[in-house]
Amino acid sequence: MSALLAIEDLSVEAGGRRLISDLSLAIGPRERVGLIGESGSGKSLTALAVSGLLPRGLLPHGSIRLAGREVIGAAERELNALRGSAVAIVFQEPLTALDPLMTVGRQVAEPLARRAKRDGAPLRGSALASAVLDLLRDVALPDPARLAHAFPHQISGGQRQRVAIAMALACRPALLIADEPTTALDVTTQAEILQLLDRLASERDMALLFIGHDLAVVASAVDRVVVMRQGVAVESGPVATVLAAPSHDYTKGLLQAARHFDDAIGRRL
Ligand SMILES: Nc1ncnc2c1ncn2[C@@H]1O[C@H](COP(=O)(O)OP(=O)(O)OP(=O)(O)O)[C@@H](O)[C@H]1O
Repeated sequence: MSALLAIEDLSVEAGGRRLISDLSLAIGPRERVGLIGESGSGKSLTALAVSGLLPRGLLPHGSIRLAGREVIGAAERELNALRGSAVAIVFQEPLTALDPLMTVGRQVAEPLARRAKRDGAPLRGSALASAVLDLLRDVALPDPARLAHAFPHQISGGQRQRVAIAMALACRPALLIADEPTTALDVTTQAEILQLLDRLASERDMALLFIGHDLAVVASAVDRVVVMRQGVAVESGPVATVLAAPSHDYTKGLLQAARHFDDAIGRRL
């Protein structure tokens, strides 16, 4: 099976400081992989590097092949095409993705229309409006017709994250990167968003790179995990194996911390 995403010996440097070192990671079509680590371990930078969105001044080395195309060194035009079809990201804070001055419907319509145009079957007028409502329904938003006319500040945090997910899905990515998509939400809403991502990934044959620091949350969403510490992948393997028999002390520490937390709130890992 050829990889949808193949990261090989990725390093990211800023001013001579190495933020990611020699990271290799492959994701096949429809595969679900979790990237775990504490704050500052390099998870978000990995996601940004994969989508060609690293901030200015951060220099990537190595290779990132996405749907067979090299991302590192690619021209902006090529990256835009990849972001429109191969990969989309959902961020921790949905407001990052949403324009506060635009209705939910218009924001979802834009990527839908772009993707349709690229596919040679442009969507306009009532066909576009009905595609927007279908997508809002697909992410289980209540009363899509009313919600399409709302502005981001008029809906809840969980609903905003569903809208951000709808926007990401609008370009029908082969790989969805979810960068701590539930961290800013309450526990019940977290569980609902996880179930939603799980359903959408299955229904749409999408691969998932799920990023998080909470081992219990990540483990429930993926088949395989990669554990990162200070920019280095220290351990990787099937979820069950890593949870049952972590080989690295850092992973053992993460597991222990998660168990203490779960015991405190009555949840079991
Ligand atoms: N624009 C930047 N310039 C310089 N250093 C940066 C920049 N962005 C991130 N870093 C550094 O890179 C390292 C990795 O950051 P990254 O955001 O990938 O961590 P993370 O694991 O996603 O953390 P969190 O869980 O808090 O989001 C950190 O040490 C961070 O300070």
